Amino acid sequence: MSQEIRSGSEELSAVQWTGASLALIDQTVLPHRTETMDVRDVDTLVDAIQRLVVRGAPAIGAAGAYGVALALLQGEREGWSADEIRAAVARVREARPTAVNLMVCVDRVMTRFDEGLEAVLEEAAAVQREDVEANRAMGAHGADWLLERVGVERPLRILTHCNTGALATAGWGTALGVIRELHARGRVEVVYADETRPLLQGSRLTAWELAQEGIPHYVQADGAAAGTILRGEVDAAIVGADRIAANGDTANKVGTVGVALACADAGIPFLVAAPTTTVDLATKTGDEIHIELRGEDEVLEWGGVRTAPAGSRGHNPAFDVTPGRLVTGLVTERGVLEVSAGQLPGERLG
Ligand SMILES: CSC[C@H]1O[C@H](OP(=O)(O)O)[C@H](O)[C@@H]1O
Repeated sequence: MSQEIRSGSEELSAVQWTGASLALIDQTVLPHRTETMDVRDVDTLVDAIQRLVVRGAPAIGAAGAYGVALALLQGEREGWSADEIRAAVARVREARPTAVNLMVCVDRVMTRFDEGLEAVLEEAAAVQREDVEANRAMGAHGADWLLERVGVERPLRILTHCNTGALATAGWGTALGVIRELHARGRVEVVYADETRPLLQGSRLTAWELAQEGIPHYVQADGAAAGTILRGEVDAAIVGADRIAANGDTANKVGTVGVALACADAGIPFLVAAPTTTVDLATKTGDEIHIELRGEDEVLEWGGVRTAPAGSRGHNPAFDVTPGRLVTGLVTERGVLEVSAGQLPGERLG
């Protein structure tokens, strides 16, 4: 099903309940095609999460939340027992291992499971609504912090990695939400968007969102990020997160830790923007975070064309872990924690 996708402001939402199905913006075909996928069963939803049709920690959390409703409706159609429905929900919950939002949001909606479909839908809608509210609050906190610390003389030059916009959330965005807030205040000179190999979330999705908003930007190779930072061309970097440990270690798209190391060496802020639903206090350090290893072909080919020699293997971790000591600030809807200065999530958000 293809429909006009509104973009800009928070109307854009990667995940939309239609009343009987889940409409997902198909992020695998952006920016060249804007299409939505109408999902009516659990296996299609699991596949959509695993192929990154829907992606981004809060967005897959919202999709997982509505996945409970899909399992109930499919169970009704196919005569499943309650245990069979619960097993289907578990498949959604386990569709990708790193972003804690998926587990947190499914578990939250499952607390209403015995009350039936309406209660499940009510809770899933609350998950989606609260994520947008959190993102807007995060945008303001992050913009305030950056303008107080960095942007007093002139608009800012910001670097970001992967996609953390409305496409990655229930609306508005996390790190890109901060950038949008800064832009709304007239305080963005330029954004450097890392292309984010191998799936190019930066060049395909972040650039699309920035263009829709009229925010000046460059797309750059991931390998350019450190040099851009060390040459003094960036005032701050801000990225998203998929899981934040109690000590502030943060799992995010592969390539993030290199950005953080360059920021530390250059002495500029490295910010992580994420809702508290991404903070996993049960995970004590980043060593405990399960990093998703994706298929070798994603790094060995592009657009179906093999780029590496026939005998080459592909090493494809989807995320890396940035130590909390490199995180200048963790921006959440509750404010900014200066992690590298000792303000740890486990102590401040517990
Ligand atoms: C707003 S969370 C976005 C977060 O999720 C992305 O991963 P993926 O595209 O594989 O879902 C990336 O780590 C982003 O920072």
